[in-house]
Amino acid sequence: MSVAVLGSGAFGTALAISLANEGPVTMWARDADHAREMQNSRENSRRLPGAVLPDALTVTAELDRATQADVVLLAVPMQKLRQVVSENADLLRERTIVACCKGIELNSGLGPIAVLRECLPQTTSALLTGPSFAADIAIGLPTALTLACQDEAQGKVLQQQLTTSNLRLYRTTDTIGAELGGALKNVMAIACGAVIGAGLGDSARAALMTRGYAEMQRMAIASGARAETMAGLSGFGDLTLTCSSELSRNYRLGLSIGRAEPFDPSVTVEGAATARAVHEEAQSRKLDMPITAIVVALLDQRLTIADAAAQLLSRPLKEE
Ligand SMILES: NC(=O)C1=CN([C@@H]2O[C@H](COP(=O)(O)OP(=O)(O)OC[C@H]3O[C@@H](n4cnc5c(N)ncnc54)[C@H](OP(=O)(O)O)[C@@H]3O)[C@@H](O)[C@H]2O)C=CC1
Ligand SMILES: O=C(CO)COP(=O)(O)O
Repeated sequence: MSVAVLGSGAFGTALAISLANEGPVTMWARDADHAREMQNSRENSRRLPGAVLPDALTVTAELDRATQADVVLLAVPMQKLRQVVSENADLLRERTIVACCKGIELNSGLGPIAVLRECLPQTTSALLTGPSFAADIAIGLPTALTLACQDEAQGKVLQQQLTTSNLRLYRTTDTIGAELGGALKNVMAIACGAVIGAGLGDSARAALMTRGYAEMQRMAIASGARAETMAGLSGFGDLTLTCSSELSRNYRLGLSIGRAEPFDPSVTVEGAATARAVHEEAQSRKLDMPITAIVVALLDQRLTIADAAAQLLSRPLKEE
């Protein structure tokens, strides 16, 4: 079995490093100079500095070479997934595709697997998601992830193929739940970062995480996902990690909002677009998602943190 990773960002590089400890891996970068530099220096100094690329990992800018692999991991941001897949559909059609992104597409309201299904209807598609920082994976720290694939038999094969000495994969056929867990936890991480950044305290963060989880469950159940999936690695697990660590870019965006500090717009922060997509979806489906609505208002600078807190605290009292 051969593996390729398309996208040489932090996550793609970390996965490629871990997988290359088990066998040959090809990683594709869209920028030829960047690919050459990584191949020669054995480091991705732009996206994951300090991690050594093993000898079994080849970096290339030639997509047709990378897509010779049996299994192709797509580690590009959610809002770029459709473009990358549809532009290269001929090369990807015969492969098994594993999306590694977390988010909901603006305009369509679809998650990664649903986008793959639209672009490559005949192709087996799966999702790799769950609590994992690229920096941890790259240095061999232990990590547990969810491999979601609607086809149970294919999911079992992928679980075996993509498990490594430091990546332990659990599998599920609930692709909707896995998509929503990974997408929605980023929105909650922005909210939690804002609370901590504004000095509102750990108790307020715990309240937001818990009520954020209730919001995630509400959307998931209404979308046909299983509650157990939300309670697993892709939901609760990733919510816990992302809402409590400054390694998270979503959390750091929230911190900057809470501190009224600028944030580098070139950093990949999936939760920002996802919050807008989910808010729209929630409104049209009449789902109560107040934290998501507040995150959108904060991103649009329509609300101060003080007003946001006041709004949440003054909602009608109800049963938990
Ligand atoms: N970083 C992490 O710890 C984790 C990330 N993820 C998820 O992985 C996904 C990717 O994140 P991450 O790797 O961190 O992001 P990065 O910002 O580090 O990298 C994004 C990568 O996507 C490439 N890219 C962007 N747009 C395009 C395009 N149009 N065509 C081809 N390639 C493109 C970039 O290329 P270039 O370098 O040329 O700009 C870059 O290699 C996200 O959905 C994230 O949520 C999941 C778990 C952990
Ligand atoms: O998804 C992640 C951890 O599981 C990475 O989080 P950020 O994208 O917020 O950095």
